[in-house]
Amino acid sequence: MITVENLTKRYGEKTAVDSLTFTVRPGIVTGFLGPNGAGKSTTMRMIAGLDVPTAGTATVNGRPYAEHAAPLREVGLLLEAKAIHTSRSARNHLRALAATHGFGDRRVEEVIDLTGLHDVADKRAGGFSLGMGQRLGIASALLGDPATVILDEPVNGLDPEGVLWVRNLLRGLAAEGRTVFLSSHLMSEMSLTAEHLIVVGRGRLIADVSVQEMTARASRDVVLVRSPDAARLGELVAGPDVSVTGVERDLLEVGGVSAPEIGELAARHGLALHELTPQQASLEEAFMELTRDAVEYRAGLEQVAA
Ligand SMILES: Nc1ncnc2c1ncn2[C@@H]1O[C@H](COP(=O)(O)OP(=O)(O)OP(=O)(O)O)[C@@H](O)[C@H]1O
Repeated sequence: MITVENLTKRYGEKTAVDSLTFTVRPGIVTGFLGPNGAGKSTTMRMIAGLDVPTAGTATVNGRPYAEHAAPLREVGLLLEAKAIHTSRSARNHLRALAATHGFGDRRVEEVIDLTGLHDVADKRAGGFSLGMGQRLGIASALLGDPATVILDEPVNGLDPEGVLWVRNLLRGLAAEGRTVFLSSHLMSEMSLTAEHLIVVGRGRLIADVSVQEMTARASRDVVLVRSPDAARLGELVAGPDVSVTGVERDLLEVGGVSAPEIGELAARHGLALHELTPQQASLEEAFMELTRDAVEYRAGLEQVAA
């Protein structure tokens, strides 16, 4: 469990993280979502004890990260994944890390298997592709078999197979009862990986919702109705809380009535229907709507006043 309370970080005039409060529960994947510059990395760095908060607290299983006796066993971190500049092989890199923290070589082999690195484990890690570098970063994070995993943009730069692999791995870790917290600026990716979302914009909490709720919010409750009797159907369906908009001569957009209700109404009056389609805004649209005022730079690089 990660608990963040009134967490704030200021860099001079700039408030990167603004009084954030949320919890990340074990057993599910929680996505940390926000546009570029929203404060995700800064928040994660404070949770991991790499940045000192200006105000507020961040704890992992009840304690600040740095106060855990064996932090690597408690929290696995992948922050700002970069290619590892090392002439060591992946295996030796992991062995060195393991030795520093008192983990055995057997665990090194386990994480190599878990992250699909066996074929390249003896190659120089400095020459790894971005995808292999990400796998090595994840392998390092999992070395201590931690109960909590925090990953900053783990799918950045991965090919579709790599994205799928990370998704399945993280879901598996959560299913084992671990706390899994990962950041992304891609709603579409998060909706497939996470069950719960913490959405931030300009350092502030915008939403703390399940993906399911987010999907429900995205639905616009509008039905497209195509009928040769569109005008008549429009009159029949009209009511105080119903909106009827003519899109084309035979096409209506109806709000406030469900598709089955419209279908049954048409059947009762013997009117033909050629199309009856409930419309849903995409999750990406819902996310953009939610964060519209929080995007730092709009197209054209015009900065929105703070
Ligand atoms: N060391 C620093 N000094 C000054 N400003 C900083 C520093 N680190 C971050 N910031 C600013 O704080 C804000 C939040 O940055 P942060 O990297 O946490 O956002 P993010 O949501 O992770 O964005 P991205 O998706 O682009 O990584 C940004 O405006 C950034 O420019």
